[in-house]
Amino acid sequence: MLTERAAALDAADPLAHIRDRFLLPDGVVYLDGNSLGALPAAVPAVVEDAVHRQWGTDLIRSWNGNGWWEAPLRTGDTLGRLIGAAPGQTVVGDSTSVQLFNTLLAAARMRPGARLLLTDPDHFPTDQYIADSVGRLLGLDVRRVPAREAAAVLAAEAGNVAVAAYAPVDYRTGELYDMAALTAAAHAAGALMHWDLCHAAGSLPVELDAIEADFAVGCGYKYLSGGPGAPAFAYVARRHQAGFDHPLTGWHGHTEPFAMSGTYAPGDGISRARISTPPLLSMLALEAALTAFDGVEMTAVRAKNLSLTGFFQDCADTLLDGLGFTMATPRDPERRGSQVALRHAEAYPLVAALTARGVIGDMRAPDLLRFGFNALYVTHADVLHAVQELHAVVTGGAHLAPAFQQRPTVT
Ligand SMILES: Cc1ncc(COP(=O)(O)O)c(C=O)c1O
Ligand SMILES: Nc1c(O)cccc1C(=O)C[C@H](N)C(=O)O
Repeated sequence: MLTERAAALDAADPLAHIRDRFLLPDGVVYLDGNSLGALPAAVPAVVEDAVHRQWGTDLIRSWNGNGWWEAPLRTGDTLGRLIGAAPGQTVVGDSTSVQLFNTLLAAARMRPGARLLLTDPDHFPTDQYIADSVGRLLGLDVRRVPAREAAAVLAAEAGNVAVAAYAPVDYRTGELYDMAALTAAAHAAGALMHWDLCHAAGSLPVELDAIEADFAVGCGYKYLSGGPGAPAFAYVARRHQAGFDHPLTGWHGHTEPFAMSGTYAPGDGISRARISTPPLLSMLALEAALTAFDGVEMTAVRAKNLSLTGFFQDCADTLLDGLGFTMATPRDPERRGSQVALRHAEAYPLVAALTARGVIGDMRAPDLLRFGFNALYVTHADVLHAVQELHAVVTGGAHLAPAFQQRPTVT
């Protein structure tokens, strides 16, 4: 029954052919693309060319001749299509944490009278640490308010909040929040809205311009599949660019970098959000990775992700019932991102045993098994196989083996 359903869903999948744009290892079901995306087939040749021809042969001439100088803004514009950003508002480079620090600090400085910075107690740790650091630097109180309560607190504190810094998708449970509603609530309270799109970019039709978001950041290595350590991105809405006072005034953001002036003068538009020499090999790998989205509409990605996550939940209901699991991810499609998390007391050994059987997910302490679904390369057959394997592990006790009991550094 589930087998037939998986086959029918895969047969009707309009994105099925996109899987060929990825190089996936045989015998592996990869459900951790919400942490490190799979390798797009276009990447190796581009990296090879970047190393041997552009670096090895063309050397310094590549800055002009191979478009290295423009890469952060060129790739930013390509990526912008996936997050609803018109060209000229997205820059690629550095890490998410660096981009977060810059944009959050710059945003907070745009509301000098306000005393509060709101963020989520369930936000990814780096976001909370950086919010605290920005709070210390600017003398703001950082208040942790869950996403679902943020609109009410914004209304109560109208005029007092500088920035609300949230993520549309909870990285642990995959719960999805209403970006448009929270952005509107922030604006109604006179605050700026800052989004971390790490778990949304490439998995959801984010509409930054349409919802009038102010600032956003996100990483290049999850659903965008830019590779380990891929550069991150920052979005600065056009209306804020002239007032964007970049805290990291690196020379690439200067209006005339090669004038070699001793005084900083910010460039025009999004170019002032550049920092300094980008990691070109990773940047070009990300640019190549984004070609996997060519001709793909984010609405189709969303529809397939909902189908995959919904099917996973159905499979779990049928095959894992009574085996100690509870569903941590909302069943309402409107409240679900592109991952499903299950709670189980033995989350780590279960994930380790599953990985040993070729089904790769991850866990988040203390008790969450996390499975991420990238519509570009995951099938419904993969989903069913993963849940069947989990059933086999938990009923057969494979996870009780000593090898699966000790957590490694990275889980
Ligand atoms: C929401 C969120 N923000 C930030 C990060 C990571 O930031 P960085 O790429 O700087 O390590 C992650 C994942 O690692 C994340 O899930
Ligand atoms: N960024 C990561 C890293 O440097 C090491 C290991 C995992 C990651 C991740 O991306 C984790 C991921 N952001 C999460 O949602 O937990």
